[in-house]
Amino acid sequence: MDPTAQIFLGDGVGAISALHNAFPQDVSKYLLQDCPIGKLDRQKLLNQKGCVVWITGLSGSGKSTLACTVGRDLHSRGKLSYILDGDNLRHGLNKDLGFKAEDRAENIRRVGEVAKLFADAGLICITSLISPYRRDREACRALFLMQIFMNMPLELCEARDPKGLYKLARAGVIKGFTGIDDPYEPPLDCETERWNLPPPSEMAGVVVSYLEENGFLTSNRYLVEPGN
Ligand SMILES: Nc1ncnc2c1ncn2[C@@H]1O[C@H](COP(=O)(O)OS(=O)(=O)O)[C@@H](OP(=O)(O)O)[C@H]1O
Ligand SMILES: Nc1ncnc2c1ncn2[C@@H]1O[C@H](COP(=O)(O)OP(=O)(O)O)[C@@H](O)[C@H]1O
Repeated sequence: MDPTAQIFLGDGVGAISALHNAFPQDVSKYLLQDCPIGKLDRQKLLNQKGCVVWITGLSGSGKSTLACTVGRDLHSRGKLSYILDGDNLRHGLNKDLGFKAEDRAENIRRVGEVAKLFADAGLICITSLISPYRRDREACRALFLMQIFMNMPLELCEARDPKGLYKLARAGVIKGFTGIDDPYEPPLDCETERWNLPPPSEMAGVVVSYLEENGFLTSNRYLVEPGN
């Protein structure tokens, strides 16, 4: 039996016991629990399509502001979204992670997995993480309906410095701060043009229009979705 095959529980006891005989230790890796209510049913209920909008950029570039503005616009149109914000997740799900390269990689991996679940639930999931390394973003790129790069110059982000972190990084109190002594690798393929500092409402308008034009604000149009 192909060890990479995924078997839906309920598909047949015979297949499962054959698999168990072949791979007694890790049989659970190949099993998926099936459920009669699926993504399409949930999307119909919500009259929208689940997807992931991934926002990346330096600290202070406006990721959270854009995520909240998009979330508010969608809410006012009766569409359900949820924001996964790096800062917030680091208080719970990711509180064991720091800012070393391997911790950032694990952060992006976990958030990618959670975003996938939210999209499967039928929600428009908006992530707001620095996600500075191309390799980590690429690992979950197939999931993203949109990748948005907050292409703001470091000088501007540093001048904003709403949390005083750049000042601490320049003083050497915080080590490995993105843009100062840790790299940010800009994405090469985004669904948005280079932003030239438009107000958040204008950027959010572009995002919501993209969702609308691609049929994600309704459930009743056939689409090939990312990740499927
Ligand atoms: N060393 C270092 N480098 C970058 N950022 C730092 C660092 N230390 C703390 N912070 C704060 O953590 C927020 C970024 O968390 P993320 O989970 O988005 O980072 S990452 O994607 O894993 O790189 C980031 O939030 P934002 O300013 O909203 O981007 C900072 O508040
Ligand atoms: N388009 C914008 N124009 C002007 N100021 C902005 C804009 N977007 C965000 N800001 C301001 O910049 C600061 C950083 O924004 P924030 O959304 O917290 O960035 P990030 O989440 O990338 O760290 C905040 O004080 C916010 O009010």
